[in-house]
Amino acid sequence: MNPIIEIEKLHVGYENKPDVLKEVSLTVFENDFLGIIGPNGGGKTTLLKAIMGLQAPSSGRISFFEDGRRVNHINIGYLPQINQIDKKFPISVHEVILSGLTLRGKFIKRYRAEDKQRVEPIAVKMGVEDLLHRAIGELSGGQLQRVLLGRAIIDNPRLIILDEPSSYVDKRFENNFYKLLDEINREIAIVLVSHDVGTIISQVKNIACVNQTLHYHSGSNISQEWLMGAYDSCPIEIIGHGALPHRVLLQHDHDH
Ligand SMILES: Nc1ncnc2c1ncn2[C@@H]1O[C@H](COP(=O)(O)OP(=O)(O)OP(=O)(O)O)[C@@H](O)[C@H]1O
Repeated sequence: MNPIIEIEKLHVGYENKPDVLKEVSLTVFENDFLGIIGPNGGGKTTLLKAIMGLQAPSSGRISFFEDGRRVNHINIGYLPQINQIDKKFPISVHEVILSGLTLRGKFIKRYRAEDKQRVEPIAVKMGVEDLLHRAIGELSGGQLQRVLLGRAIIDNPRLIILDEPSSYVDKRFENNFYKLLDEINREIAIVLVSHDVGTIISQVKNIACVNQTLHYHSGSNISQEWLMGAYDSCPIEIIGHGALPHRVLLQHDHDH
């Protein structure tokens, strides 16, 4: 399994909060499906920002690889939290998907006809081809999520990062959405950040828990010991989930 990202002893912080992440090491593999859990303010978004080059680390190293060779940069698609989207913004589904294309090295920063032609097949893949000319404000949460997923994959990224997707998924669409993610995952590595441990455990290949430091679990066959250990160093919100660790284990007993 080739790595695509290797993070070594990363420290990241802000001027007034220098130690948000300490000694964080992590490898993301080709075709990985890595779930990231952790408490509010634990540093998940900060880790994503560091990976995307939006927040410079104070020390440590992030390396990128393509086909086993070290490269300076890999193409990463990002699916933002829906509450960061202004649904009143007058923009169509077509424009949102198109905006995922980077205008790299183009002298005139405008999309060309061949760029626009890439939108329709993506819309078909996401099942939103009938909505292309709708304004995003007219979409349901599930539809908007598919549109944003289309935007994240249109530029053929090696990796897509999804920040809290289930926080805005209409539960009826959730299964379909995860089926879609599984299909995408055959070609593209996925990093999925969620508060919902249940979702994470049933979907991912590997798990990391971020709470200033990072606790990694290879494989999704999580033991109760790991979960409890992770909860100690990485308390996550389980309100409303009852005795989730037990349910998770039961589910796994049936599955394996
Ligand atoms: N731009 C910033 N400037 C200063 N402090 C920040 C900044 N962004 C985040 N922080 C602080 O860094 C810490 C980690 O925040 P971060 O958003 O990475 O956590 P998170 O795990 O993604 O949280 P949540 O689950 O609530 O989204 C928090 O204490 C937060 O207040």
